[in-house]
Amino acid sequence: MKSPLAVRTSQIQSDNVALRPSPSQKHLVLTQADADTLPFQNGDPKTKEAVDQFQKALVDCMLSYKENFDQDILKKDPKKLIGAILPSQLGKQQFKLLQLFSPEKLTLKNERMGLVGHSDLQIENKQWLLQTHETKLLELKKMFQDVQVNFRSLQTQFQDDITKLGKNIQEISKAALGYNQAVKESRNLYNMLQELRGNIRVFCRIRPPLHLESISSIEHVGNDSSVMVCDPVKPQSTRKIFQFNKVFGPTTTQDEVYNETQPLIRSVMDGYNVCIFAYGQTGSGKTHTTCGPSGGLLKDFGINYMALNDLFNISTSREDVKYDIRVQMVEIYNEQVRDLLSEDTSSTKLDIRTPSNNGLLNLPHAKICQVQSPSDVIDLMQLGEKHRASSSTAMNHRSSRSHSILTVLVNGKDIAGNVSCSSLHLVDLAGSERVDRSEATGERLKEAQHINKSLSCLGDVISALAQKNSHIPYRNSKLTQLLKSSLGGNAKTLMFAHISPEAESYAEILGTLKFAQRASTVELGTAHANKESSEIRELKEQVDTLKKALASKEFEKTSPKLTENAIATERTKQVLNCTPPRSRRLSLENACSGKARMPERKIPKSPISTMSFTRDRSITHDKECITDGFYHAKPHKSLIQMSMPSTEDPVRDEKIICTVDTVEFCQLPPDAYDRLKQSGLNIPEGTPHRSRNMCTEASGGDNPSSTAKLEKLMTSTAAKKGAHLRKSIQSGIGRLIHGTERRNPQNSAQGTKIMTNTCHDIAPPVTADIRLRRRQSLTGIPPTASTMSRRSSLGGRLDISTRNTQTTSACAASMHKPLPFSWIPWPKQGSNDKRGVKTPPPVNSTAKAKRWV
Ligand SMILES: Nc1ncnc2c1ncn2[C@@H]1O[C@H](COP(=O)(O)OP(=O)(O)OP(=O)(O)O)[C@@H](O)[C@H]1O
Repeated sequence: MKSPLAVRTSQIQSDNVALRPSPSQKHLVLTQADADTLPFQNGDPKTKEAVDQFQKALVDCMLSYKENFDQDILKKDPKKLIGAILPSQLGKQQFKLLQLFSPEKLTLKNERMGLVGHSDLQIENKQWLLQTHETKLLELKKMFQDVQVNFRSLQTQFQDDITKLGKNIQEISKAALGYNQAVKESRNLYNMLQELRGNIRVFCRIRPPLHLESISSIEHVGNDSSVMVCDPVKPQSTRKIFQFNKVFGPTTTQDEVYNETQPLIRSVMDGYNVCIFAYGQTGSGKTHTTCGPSGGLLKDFGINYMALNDLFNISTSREDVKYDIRVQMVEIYNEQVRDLLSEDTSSTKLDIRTPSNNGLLNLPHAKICQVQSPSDVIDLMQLGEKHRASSSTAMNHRSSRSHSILTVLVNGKDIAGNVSCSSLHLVDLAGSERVDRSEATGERLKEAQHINKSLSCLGDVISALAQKNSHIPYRNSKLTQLLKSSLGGNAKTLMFAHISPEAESYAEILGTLKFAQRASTVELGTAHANKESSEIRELKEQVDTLKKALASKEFEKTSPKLTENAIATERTKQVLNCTPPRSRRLSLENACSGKARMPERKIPKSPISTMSFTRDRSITHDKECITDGFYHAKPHKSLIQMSMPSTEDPVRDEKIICTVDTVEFCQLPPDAYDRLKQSGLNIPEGTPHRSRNMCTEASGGDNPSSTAKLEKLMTSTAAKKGAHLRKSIQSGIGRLIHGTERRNPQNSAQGTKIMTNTCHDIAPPVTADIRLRRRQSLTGIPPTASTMSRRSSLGGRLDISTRNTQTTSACAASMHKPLPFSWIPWPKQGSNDKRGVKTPPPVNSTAKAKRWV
């Protein structure tokens, strides 16, 4: 290297290595001079770095200026060299140097280096440092000012941003509020719509896979409450999407499920009847949802317990209402209803009765336990679960072998006297199972068959309801009989459709989902609360009392006329005796069809003639006569049947049967019809009097008890408020034949009651015909000639087309004598008179009837 600096550097290095510096080199060897004192020697890496950089800068500088340096300068006075290059080369490093070589250090250094006395150098250094400091200070000041300006502008900007952000947040929150409100409103509207339509709500719950490695059939669970399934065995097959009111994925907790169910359960406290039932294949998690994981309520409670707990919470929070909560728990095991709260379950087989008490209870003999707290509920549920039939199958180690129904009855009364009564049915159905998969044999097989049969009946009912069939086959199983009020009444109904995700259950998954989807289309009609205000109750009682009073007063007024009327009865009787029976009977038939034409003969005008009281043939044959418009008949336990041949409204062409113990026809006053009407019998105004037929099997002679009996008739009919006067004989008999049931359980219940009462004393001979016709319709074998001849001899010949418009009186007559074949109500062609599974429709009924006739 030609550069003297290089030479010097190498010298310095070699000297450092040799540790034998010559006196002439002593001033230059800064490193050596500072060896003891320099901070980096003490292990400060920053200082070391700064010194290194300084050395490097020095060397660089020397190298860059090497051409201009006089080589002698270096030899003569190396200090000058450093003094010359330092100010120009400090540049970037000066700051570090300043830190490293503070004035004190520099002085100290100079002293050490034997530079003391070199005052000019010191001054120079100090001046330089001062200048540097000043420059720095100025720079810093400028920087500070800049920073201040920047800071202020940033501050302003920040404030602007904050204001803007605030505004945005306000807008967003407004929008969010609006959105939430819109969502809430739409949900409310949707719920209202659902409520108005009374749809069965359906929630679907997917059980987590029991084995992690198993392939799932559930492809996707959407946020829009939809579930997509695919057959894993055939991945190319089309995906199927089902949508429900809610779909719970495998990770959903019991609480989440209950939160969605809670509003429905809470409405029980407002007087609504609610039914929640869990449906699904065996092992799909029904018991898990309803009772909890172990079925024994030990942990992770099911919705049954949570519901009851909630009911208690509400009852304590509503201080102005006093609630009475009672619990009933039954199971349907092998088509037998058993009480689960009774200690001896095997001996307590229960009968299902027509719902009484507002349709809430149809197992009157089942044990009902009053519960005061959730702990009472736990005790009862544990008892019920203990008694419930369950056993191990290949599909589920703790499979429920029965349908369990937990019924909670809630009666509330507030301080104003308003009362409400409602029921909550929590149903855990037994799971449908394929016996080949569940490997059921013996008793298990029998159970499985019963379970599958009752579930299939439930499916039939759901289908019939979904299709709005006129006939709903509730009677086909105990399960549907018990669920009747929930499926077809005024209840709010929720169904949990459970599915197992495993690939091998794909067929069952599809079955369950399809069933659930069909159930979701069932419209039950608006659910209404079973509430009655105290005023309404009082008013109802008042109306009843007034009606009774009015009826008795009216009767008192008319009783003096009875003697007078007796003469009129006698006269009418005589006239009737002269009339050929056949034509009279036909006239009755016509009257019922709304085209009433009295026979072309003059009957003495009597008050009774306006009522068209009519007797049937059997009465006529008794040689009883009508004088003065009244029959004189033998005392006889009888029926009074009033018909309303409604020509305008065929639907209202219903049976009207007032069941009264005994009424002597002869004692009915001429204005009895009007009074009956006033007293509550709802008789169409437009119907001519002569077409209204009152038929009675009357008794003769004046009977002193008749007044009381008539009063009884008046009061009983008034008390019944004419509620049952809208049923015609035809539809009644039709129902008797077809077993048709209406959706309104009260109607059907009443209908049954009436028929039972009616047939109590005299079994209607029509039963034989019905039985024969049923048998014929089932077997397809036409009746024998003898039967046919007997039948045709009993009744006259009548056109088939007129069968559905028979008079009530004709039907009423049929209750007392064998009904002519042609009088049996015949389903109209093309009518949608659907029959149940147990009563299939007759094949070619019209043709056969013609043949028979
Ligand atoms: N959501 C769930 N989370 C965790 N485990 C579940 C869930 N659902 C069901 N299981 C488990 O699956 C098994 C079967 O469930 P469960 O007994 O409730 O079925 P099931 O539908 O009532 O059957 P069955 O009709 O045969 O009585 C139980 O071991 C249960 O703990």
